[in-house]
Amino acid sequence: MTKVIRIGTRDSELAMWQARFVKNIIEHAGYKTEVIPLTSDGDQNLDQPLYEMGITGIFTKTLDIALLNNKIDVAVHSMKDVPTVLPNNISQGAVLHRAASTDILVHKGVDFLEGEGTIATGSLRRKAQWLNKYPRHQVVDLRGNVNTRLQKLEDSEWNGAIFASAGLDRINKKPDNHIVLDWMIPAPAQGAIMVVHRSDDLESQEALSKINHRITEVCTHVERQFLSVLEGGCTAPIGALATNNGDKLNFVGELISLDGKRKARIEKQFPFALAKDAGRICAMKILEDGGAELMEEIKTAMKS
Ligand SMILES: NCc1[nH]cc(CCC(=O)O)c1CC(=O)O
Repeated sequence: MTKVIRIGTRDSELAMWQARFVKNIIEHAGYKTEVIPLTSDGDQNLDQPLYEMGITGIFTKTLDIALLNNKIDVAVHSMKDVPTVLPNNISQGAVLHRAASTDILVHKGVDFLEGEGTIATGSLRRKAQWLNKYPRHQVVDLRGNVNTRLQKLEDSEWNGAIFASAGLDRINKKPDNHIVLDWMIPAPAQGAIMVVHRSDDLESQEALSKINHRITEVCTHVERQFLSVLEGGCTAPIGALATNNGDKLNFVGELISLDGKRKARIEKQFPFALAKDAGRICAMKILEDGGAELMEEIKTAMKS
């Protein structure tokens, strides 16, 4: 008899939804599973912007520890929250078919867009891209899980706040009053769910290999490789999206100054079969084309 696979998750509504989703798919592949919710430090630590805490894996730390202590067998993460370098003895086992990768603006009316207004987000990437497109707007900080952020928006005077479309879809809380920000380049791996396991746990590894979605795995690999070459340990505003189109892979990546005033962008197509190094190639190209100076500027601005 095979063991029951213990699926570890954070206990936010979104994380629980994702864990149950993974549970269903693994059980469909013929395994027994159990969901184990764990309280996460990430959601509790709200008195400082995430990017100022300088911590890698703030959302993943609790599950990493539980996995390495053999309290759980696999851990389910929003892939965009997973640092590009995994901890020792933890391996990527599966990436699920990606849902929407887009960002959306939940708003109280869109008349402000062409004039002045205030929107809220805790993400440097969203802030920088927003200010680049709407230089007359103010962007204020907003943190907390998806439910908290929706509530804070409602209780505020802000015109809107930015969310990942997939997150609101999953917990069935996407308000009618939203617009899709199709011009905004998402965070690397946004909308994708990653499942990790202890590297030496071959049984879990095999189970996860059966639920992996190859195209999403390849696209998110390209996006995360682009990020890892550029960021060099700092949480800079970087957007990246790879999409599959027949035997091609389309990539768009962007690096943008904190105030939104300067950006470096790359758009490039690769044969899908050559995706392995595509992220690195695009990162090197953007660095050559003025991205290196911009990256220095961003790093300096983040220190001050
Ligand atoms: N940083 C928090 C986070 N991590 C994953 C999602 C949503 C789901 C996803 O992007 O895969 C969210 C919420 C948001 O960005 O609005």
